[in-house]
Amino acid sequence: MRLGQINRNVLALASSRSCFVLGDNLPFRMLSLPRTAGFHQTAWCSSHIVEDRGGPLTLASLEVQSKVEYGKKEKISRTGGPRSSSRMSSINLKQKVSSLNVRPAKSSLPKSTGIKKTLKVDEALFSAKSFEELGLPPLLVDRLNKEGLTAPTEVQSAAIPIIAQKHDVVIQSYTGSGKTLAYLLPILSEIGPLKRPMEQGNSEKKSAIEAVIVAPSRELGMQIVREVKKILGPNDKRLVQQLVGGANRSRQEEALKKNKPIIVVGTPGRISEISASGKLHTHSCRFLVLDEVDQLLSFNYREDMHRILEHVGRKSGTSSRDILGPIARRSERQTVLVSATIPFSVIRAARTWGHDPVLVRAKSVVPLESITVPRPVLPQIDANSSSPSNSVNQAAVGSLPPSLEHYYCTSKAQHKVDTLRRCIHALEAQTVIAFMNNTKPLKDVVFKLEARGIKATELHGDIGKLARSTVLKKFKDGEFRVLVTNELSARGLDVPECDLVVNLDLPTDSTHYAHRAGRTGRLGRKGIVVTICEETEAFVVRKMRKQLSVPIKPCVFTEGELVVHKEEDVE
Ligand SMILES: Nc1ncnc2c1ncn2[C@@H]1O[C@H](COP(=O)(O)OP(=O)(O)OP(=O)(O)O)[C@@H](O)[C@H]1O
Repeated sequence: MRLGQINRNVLALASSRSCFVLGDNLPFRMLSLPRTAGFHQTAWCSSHIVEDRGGPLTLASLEVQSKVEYGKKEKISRTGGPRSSSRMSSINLKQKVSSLNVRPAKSSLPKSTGIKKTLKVDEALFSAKSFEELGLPPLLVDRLNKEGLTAPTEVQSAAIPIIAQKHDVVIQSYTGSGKTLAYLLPILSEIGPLKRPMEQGNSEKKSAIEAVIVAPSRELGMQIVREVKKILGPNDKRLVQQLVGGANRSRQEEALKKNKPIIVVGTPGRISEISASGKLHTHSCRFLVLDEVDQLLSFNYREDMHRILEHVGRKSGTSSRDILGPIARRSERQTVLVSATIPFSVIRAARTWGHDPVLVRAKSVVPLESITVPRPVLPQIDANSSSPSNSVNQAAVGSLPPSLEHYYCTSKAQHKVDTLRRCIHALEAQTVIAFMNNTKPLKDVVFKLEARGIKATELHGDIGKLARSTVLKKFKDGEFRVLVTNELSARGLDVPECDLVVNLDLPTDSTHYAHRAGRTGRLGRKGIVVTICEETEAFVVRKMRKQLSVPIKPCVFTEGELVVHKEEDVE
């Protein structure tokens, strides 16, 4: 199916699995609640299907065998077969998860283990469409095919035609669902060597920066650069330039001059710094993308973002006091805001633009005008509250892949590393990201894990940019089994083989939980999230569970097995 022009009165977007018909007159809450319910139904449904069919608790679904005990009665043996329950059948689970035409990700197994591990991708994440059907130019489709990318994900199917229709968009879809290509592909259809042939009468513009992509961290910025280079191919990779902080600024300025890139990707500070020095000309820029927009519009980045919004794609300055007020409203630049978690404040800000801004989710497209302050999705959230925490909590709903399984267990602070070790062994996880809140204790955890024979390394902002890149590469290559890190790695980091995320410290709120958890279960793969907290903190996890509307089950790791408690045992 190809999307037609948006009809403001009635907007229908059908996919193979659902159809939403949205009207202008309907308040968003009427639209969003069924949508939310729908999502969670899907999430729960999928979780139940898995439970019914194939033993959701083991990493056997990741083709890594593990021992799991359910409610102290149901066990899965190392061979993956159920001992006593029809709820667990690895055969059925394998039927559900099938492999796709996706470029195989590099193995990230610890070299020493020698176990072959493949995380399979859930076919249901993809709709039936091909990239051709979405109207992408043939050269671009060829390049995608060469990279092994043959079918768009749902959010790509939804976003590509909408961006091609020149709407400003807010893209919200859960972690690991392919949001990066959802905005990159329509941009590369319009600019650069793979773009669609020019219509008659349209003359070629002289080379200039045509797209600016902003990301909150150096790591995420570099990841986006790699994605653009991959699509452009080796001959044209100079057409994208990174402008991330921590890298040599004069080299970046020289590269801008010499290579004449058409796309720049960077962090707010560095982009605004080079722009202020007069060495980055973005006035005729056609696209501005803010990836992880909710973070970029936080107070920390306010001044840099103000400059970027004021200058990118603006031929003349307009004074304004508001960061996303009239300065962001302009006639030519198309603005794309992206995150798994979109608080209402972003929607409100984005509404001030022109170009009929719309909210794009995997299965729905909603004009921003029709969105009203959300009513509480959950009973404990105050409907009338416009407090940031309310907005933040609302934002996290629907941000998690349905394929994730969530558990929590309690442990004394001094025994957390031991619990982590038991957790890794019980689940036989091979590629683990463990989150903490502070930088200092990371080294200690690495030391303790290594002492227990688990190869681990630390990643945080204080280790220098080169070391950060090296650590990340080694972790992706499987040289380390556990990456112990802080919030730096919570957003955007794409390690497809990550099969387990562990919270050694509680995340600040449900939005932070969602981004951390989203480092596993990428692109429909199976993934497990375990929060190890102290007894007195367990109520916080239960609160987040309600806010996120996902089952986070209490468990213990004992005798090499994951034992899931029934809720009444702990409450
Ligand atoms: N159509 C596709 N076919 C196969 N792989 C894809 C496709 N689209 C994206 N991917 C891969 O899926 C992974 C996740 O994509 P991406 O990082 O864009 O997710 P995301 O939604 O931005 O996640 P997050 O919210 O965590 O940043 C990446 O490895 C990407 O290369």
